[in-house]
Amino acid sequence: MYADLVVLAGVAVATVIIFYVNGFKRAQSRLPDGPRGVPIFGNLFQVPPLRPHPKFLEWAQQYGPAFRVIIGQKNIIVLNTAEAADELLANRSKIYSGRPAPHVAMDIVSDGQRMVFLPYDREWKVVRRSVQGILGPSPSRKLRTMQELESRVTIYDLMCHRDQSVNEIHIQGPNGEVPERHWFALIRRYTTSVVMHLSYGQRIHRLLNNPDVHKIYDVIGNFSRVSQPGHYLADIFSILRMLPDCLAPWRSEGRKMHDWEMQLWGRLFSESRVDMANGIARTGFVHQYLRSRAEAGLEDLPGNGVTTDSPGWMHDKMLAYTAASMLEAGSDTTAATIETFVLLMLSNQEALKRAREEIDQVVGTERMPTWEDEEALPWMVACIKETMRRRPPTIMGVPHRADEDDIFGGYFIPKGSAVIGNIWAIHMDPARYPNPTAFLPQRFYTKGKPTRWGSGPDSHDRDHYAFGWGRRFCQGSHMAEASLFIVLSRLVWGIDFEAPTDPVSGRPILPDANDEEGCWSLGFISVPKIYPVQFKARSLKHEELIWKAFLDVQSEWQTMGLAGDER
Ligand code: HEM
Repeated sequence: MYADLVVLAGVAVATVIIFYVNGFKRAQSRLPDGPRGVPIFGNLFQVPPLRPHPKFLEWAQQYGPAFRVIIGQKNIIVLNTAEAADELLANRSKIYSGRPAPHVAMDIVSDGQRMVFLPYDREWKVVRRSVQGILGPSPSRKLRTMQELESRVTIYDLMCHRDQSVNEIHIQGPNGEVPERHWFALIRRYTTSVVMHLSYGQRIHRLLNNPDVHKIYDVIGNFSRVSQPGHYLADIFSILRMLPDCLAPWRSEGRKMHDWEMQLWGRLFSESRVDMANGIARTGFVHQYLRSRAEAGLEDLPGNGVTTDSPGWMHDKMLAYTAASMLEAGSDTTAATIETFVLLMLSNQEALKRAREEIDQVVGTERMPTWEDEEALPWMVACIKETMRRRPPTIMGVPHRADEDDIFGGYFIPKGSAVIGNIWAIHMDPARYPNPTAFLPQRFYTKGKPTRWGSGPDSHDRDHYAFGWGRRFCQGSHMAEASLFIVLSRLVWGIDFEAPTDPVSGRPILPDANDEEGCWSLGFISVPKIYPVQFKARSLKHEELIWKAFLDVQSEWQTMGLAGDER
């Protein structure tokens, strides 16, 4: 009894001390400095919502490792060095793994089901665990069969495309829409087909008149617009959410967008359910999940969220949105990286020449590169890494959220703040990457040694930050790296790609990667604007091999019960 009292008193004293010490520290600390804003709206009007990174880089250079901006009532802490971002988002990931979800985009447009904006809670853990079962380091190797076959189709498509993108006039849509006959569309077909097969066991087999591909990119474009901070005042001022429908136009607009999205995500999901009911076996995440769920006695599970039992199962809408999240997260990001690689290699002919020489020496002309060649192609891998460092597709990452009050470097970070790992500022930091605007694959290259990807969430083993941090680290990184390697090594191996030449100056016509507005589209994902390139097989031998690989793949599709390519 006496001993219990002593322990209790000890705990009480310790609690009081911790309370006072923390309170004292908090009182000593202040929020990070940042640009002065205006009353009520804070810094809202100083940040272009669809191209925030140049302004954030400027502020990073002015304020150092961390600065604060305020949008309405919301605190945003921006971390600008690898050390600051690693410390908070990776080492303290227990606190920093939530998301500051935009109200309209998440609660209304996504009906609270989009994985990328789920808070750090049990629901997210159930979803993340299920996805890990197909995208984790070991299960993602099974996806390589499809990546290998689809990459043969893409190389064939590029070879046949020749100078179509140079000779025809192509106009990009106002929201980054890509014309179907432009070479960007061939890359989009590849990345979308691979994630469509992953989610629903189907391919994108047509190049032209392909409504699903258009709709997926329209949904991605729309979502990235409506989720930008400040897009809706109701995101910034929560009090507005109490207004009745007649005074809250964003609500009906958001509901309409939800219905419009569900015409795609709901239809794909229903088709899977119908096939299952008819006993048609399909591969793909959704079908496999529905089968396992039925075996657990939960065949019908309409509605949102996850079940409360252990281990927890996704209801139908959460499942449809999880499949959608993979389609969204995996299509444009990977396509943008491929398109950026071509641009940067054409702008750095020395790097391209060296990649070709390496591939010719290791692979020769009797076969295409495979993943077994990866270790022997360190320059090629370094070029891919440097592409992601020089122009990371999700250029400002996805914001995390501080789920508790915290102190960092003498600064107070209040609970509820959005915390952004400023990937762009980190990649442009000359202390970490000397001469940061130059394309220098040698940063990642050691002669005679394989270049490891080494881009996992471990903060001690990072090459670049394009895949984010900590517990929210991109789940598709293994799949993305495998796609990038197989498509790009085959492209360099088999195809001569060149920019057209200006008849007057004789110089190649290529956008300048340093010209922010001239070269890059607006939006959450940084994609080059369309630019013309001509493609042709490097030799007759390469051409024959590419043709044969394409023809062989058609019989593979038949054996697998998948649609053949329509050209
Ligand atoms: C080059 C390609 C890609 C890039 C640059 C990329 C980048 C990112 C980034 C920056 C995040 C947020 C990380 C954070 O919060 O710190 C993310 C999240 C995510 N990515 Fe990727 N990604 C790529 C490809 C893919 C692919 C192919 C898939 C799957 C098919 C995928 C699935 C996901 C998922 C599911 C999340 C959400 C994780 C969560 O919120 O818990 N990504 N990605």
